[in-house]
Amino acid sequence: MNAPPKIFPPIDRPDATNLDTLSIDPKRKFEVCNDLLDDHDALEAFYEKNGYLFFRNVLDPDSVKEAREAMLAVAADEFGLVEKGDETAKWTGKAYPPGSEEKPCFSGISKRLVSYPRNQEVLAKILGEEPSMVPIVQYRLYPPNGPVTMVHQDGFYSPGIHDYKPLWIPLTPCPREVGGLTIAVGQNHKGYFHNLGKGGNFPIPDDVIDPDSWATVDFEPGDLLVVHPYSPHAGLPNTSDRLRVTFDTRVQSARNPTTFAATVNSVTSDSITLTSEDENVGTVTLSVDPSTYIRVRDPGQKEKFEEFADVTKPGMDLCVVREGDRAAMLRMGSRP
Ligand SMILES: O=C(O)CCC(=O)C(=O)O
Ligand SMILES: [Fe+2]
Repeated sequence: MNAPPKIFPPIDRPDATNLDTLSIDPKRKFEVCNDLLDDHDALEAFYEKNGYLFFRNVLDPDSVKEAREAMLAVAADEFGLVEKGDETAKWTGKAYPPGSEEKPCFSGISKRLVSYPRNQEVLAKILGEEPSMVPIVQYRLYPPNGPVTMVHQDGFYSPGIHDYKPLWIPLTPCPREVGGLTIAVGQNHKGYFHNLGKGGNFPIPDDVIDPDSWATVDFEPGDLLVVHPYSPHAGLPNTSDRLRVTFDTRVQSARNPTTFAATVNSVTSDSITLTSEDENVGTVTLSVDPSTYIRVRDPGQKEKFEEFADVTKPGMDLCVVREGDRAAMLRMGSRP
């Protein structure tokens, strides 16, 4: 469903100039898709054509308030980014340490929001079946002057995850100057733009995405942006005096979750046995091979297949992506 219609040769240009998020000037606005919620075929058609869905004021207001208060409490208590109890999220001047997006202090915030019955209904309509969450969440408390998220396509970093929809959720007002999310509309039909000729995160070249395709909007709490796994997108710079308070996760089929949280029971050199609390998964043994994307100790560090059994320990909490009986990805657990 999310696969592109054609195979595109990968980009391999070691000499290309990288696309800089700060050079993006979104000229377009997202269309509001609320009236597509009751027509799933039309919703899918819009999503595949444009590479996004944008819903105004669809999330349960109580769930959004609860999540906002919880994230602002973390912002005050853990990071000193705002004064305790300041609903306006005015920035104190302290830094948000890089790599804080999955810290245990956020644990449970996204799960509670998603579990509200009204939100479950909305997600079921968006997915077209019973939803469950991919257990990977990034909590973002982004102060003025950085960081900004580089331009990327989510699917590129998630081999093996199929039929999921990435969700981006603002919890405080997020007009342009607070730096929301921008998506290159209709640029989800050309495969991956990531440049294999560069190391690191494989940054996208600066001449492959239509510069007039970028769109954003003034986001409000209660809004929901659904990104396409093939859509290039990036975080815009925050030039205000407030924090940008958002989180992002993914929704997938509850009946057949390809991505789940599980604890390692045992490993051999080419297999892993794990137990998940999700009863649709239970205890499973999956094969592990040289193309399994192994990043069990640090999500940013790919492990060698030969070292799999040494670095993967019983008791580790992992996020697993399965393709049939094979592990496509084994990632350090996140804190949904
Ligand atoms: O919030 C951001 O800056 C980036 C979010 C993102 O990449 C996503 O939702 O997939
Ligand atoms: Fe993303």
